[in-house]
Amino acid sequence: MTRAVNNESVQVIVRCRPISEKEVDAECTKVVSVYPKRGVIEVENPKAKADNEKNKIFTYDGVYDWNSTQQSVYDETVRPLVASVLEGYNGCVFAYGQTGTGKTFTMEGEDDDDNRGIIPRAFEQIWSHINRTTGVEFLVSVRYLEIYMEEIRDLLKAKNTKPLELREMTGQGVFVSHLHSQTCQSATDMIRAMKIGNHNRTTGSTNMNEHSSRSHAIFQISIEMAEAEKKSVKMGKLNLVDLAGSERQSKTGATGERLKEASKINKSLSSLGNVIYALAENSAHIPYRDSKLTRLLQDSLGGNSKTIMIANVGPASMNYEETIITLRYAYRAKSIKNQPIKNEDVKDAKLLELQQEIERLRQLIMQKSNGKFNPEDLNGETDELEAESSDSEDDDGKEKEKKEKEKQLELSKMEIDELGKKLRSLEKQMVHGGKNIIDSVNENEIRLEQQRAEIAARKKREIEMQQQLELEEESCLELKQVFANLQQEVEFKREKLKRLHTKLQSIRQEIKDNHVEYLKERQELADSNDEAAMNLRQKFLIIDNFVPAEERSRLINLAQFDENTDNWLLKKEKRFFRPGDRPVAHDYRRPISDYAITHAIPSSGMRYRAENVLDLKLDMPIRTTQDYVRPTICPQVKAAVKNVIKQDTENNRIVVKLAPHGFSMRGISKTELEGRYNKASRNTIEVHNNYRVRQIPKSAKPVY
Ligand SMILES: Nc1ncnc2c1ncn2[C@@H]1O[C@H](COP(=O)(O)OP(=O)(O)OP(=O)(O)O)[C@@H](O)[C@H]1O
Repeated sequence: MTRAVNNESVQVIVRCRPISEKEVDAECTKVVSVYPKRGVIEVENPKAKADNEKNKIFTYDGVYDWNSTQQSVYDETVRPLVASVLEGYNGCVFAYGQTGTGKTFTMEGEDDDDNRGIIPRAFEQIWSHINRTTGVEFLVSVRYLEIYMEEIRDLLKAKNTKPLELREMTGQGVFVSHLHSQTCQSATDMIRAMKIGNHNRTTGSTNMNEHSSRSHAIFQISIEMAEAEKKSVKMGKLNLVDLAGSERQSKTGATGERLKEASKINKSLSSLGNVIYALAENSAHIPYRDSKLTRLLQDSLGGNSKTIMIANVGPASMNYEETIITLRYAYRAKSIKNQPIKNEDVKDAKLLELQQEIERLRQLIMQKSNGKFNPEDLNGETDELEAESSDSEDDDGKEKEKKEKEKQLELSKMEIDELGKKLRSLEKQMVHGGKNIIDSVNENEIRLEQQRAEIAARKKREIEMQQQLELEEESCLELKQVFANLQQEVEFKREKLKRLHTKLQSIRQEIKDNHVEYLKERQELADSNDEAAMNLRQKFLIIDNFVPAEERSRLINLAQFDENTDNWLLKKEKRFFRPGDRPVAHDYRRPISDYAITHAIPSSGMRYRAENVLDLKLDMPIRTTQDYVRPTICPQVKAAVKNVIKQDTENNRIVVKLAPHGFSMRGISKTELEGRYNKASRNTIEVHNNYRVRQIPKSAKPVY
């Protein structure tokens, strides 16, 4: 399936929507300037602390301002991508940006012809290609899904409310299991599927707008193509993605449970950010597995796909910060490299299966009708079979046999009709390219499309050249300049220095901003890391103290990681019964009722070995170590202790006062003690009337 691999960067386009009435009413200013010819966006900080603070400048593969039309965005950016999909490449277009910046407007658009978005325009391009391509059979199917709170929902099946799971298979990559796939025979079929999906997306949610802002919608188109003379099938897949609003949840003022929920909603988006960051930095590990969205878009980011990211921004001052975040995010995505490969000779193509099944049915019909019917002409009319058979049966004596034959004939007629119906329904799923060539395409239309592609390519080249020119201008300027005198040279150098200084300042500012951003993100990560570590410690504490060692090792043996569900699962334990073992009921070693368990435990304080400790509530101690109060030492005892240990600092000796009455120490007399110490140590031991004196080395510190 693999052919020549060419590295191709993710194409990044920025589109700025018109200022809204709400923003005008709030007296917001326009802080975004768009330069489509140079692919440049300039943003002015409305809260600039210093007058000389430089505007931020970003360069992309293409930029579109508030006057841009849906047609120009499509023709110049998406049309070439869809053309590649029709050649057998994978393609992906995703819209990213803050809520209300025009992602849905760009992707879906509005109902009127001029404002149709990328998705319906892609349908039109696909079908206009199919209708004019002769000698090719197509199988086109669509799927529509949404990811909300890390759960995947099928948007083409309203009743299917159960979240779907992701699966991974070699050769097929990551896919959603049990996701409904609908075959389409026209652009109208696709529009219908899109509308059904959009309807299902919003039903059931209390706040329609809020729901669509917080969920990611992915419309998948798969096109299988089989050329008549070739026995192989090629396949192009197109993912059209409308992402959730990218604003930071901490900024929405959500706290507590609401913030938790919000962070779950945005998990996919922040994972997408991490994946883009890791790809841009050429990291060894790309965290695709962190979320459902990144797993599904794995091919589109750094994999086998041609990808376009459309970053949507608003022009108003009130959104300055979010606009900058989106622009930085988009800028980073520019350095992602993909390796698109044409999917040729696809072995598991549905189209192949379909063709084989159609061929099998045709053969079967021919066999059953003894070659009387050409499956191509079969229209549910099998009377011919009956007429012929009635002519051949005239004999009165063979009445019974005739009836039997008629019955059989009737049966085969029904069977052939049934097969014919099945055949027609299968054939319906496939589309023969070039069918409507006369009605749908004329020379003008083809020429128009070619011209559009040429204009788009020329515009792209122009932007690239303009950017290149600007880069080279700086280095060439010096060479071009003819210096009349030294003064002029100084002037020129000063000018250049000034320009470079401005550039340096803007870069410095950018580095500073990035650093602040980085610190903020690092802090957030550290916080969540601490929380996770604390949770882990807590869990380990519970395991160490409350789960018996054998139970722990049993669980470790049973636990296994399921790649598909991205979760740990417990295998079913095999139980071995030896003869004479008592039967096990309800997982307890001996049958006891729930009543007995609940009532026996608190009174006796006993716990059964078979009880599942993980289900039990933790008995917290009444007192913790923090509640510990040091005992107050009786002043007499304190004084006595002080009296017993005395340091003779001058002589560097410690004087130990023995018990006041007598010199016996555990039954040893004074003389005996004296002798024993003298022998045992090199230190001098003097035992006075009621003092034992032990000389200590000079280096030693006194210990009380
Ligand atoms: N380029 C544009 N030209 C004209 N109107 C636009 C443009 N972009 C967006 N709008 C208008 O701005 C409003 C918000 O756009 P839209 O709903 O597409 O935003 P969104 O980013 O998809 O928001 P959400 O994240 O909530 O889905 C809509 O009324 C839309 O018609």
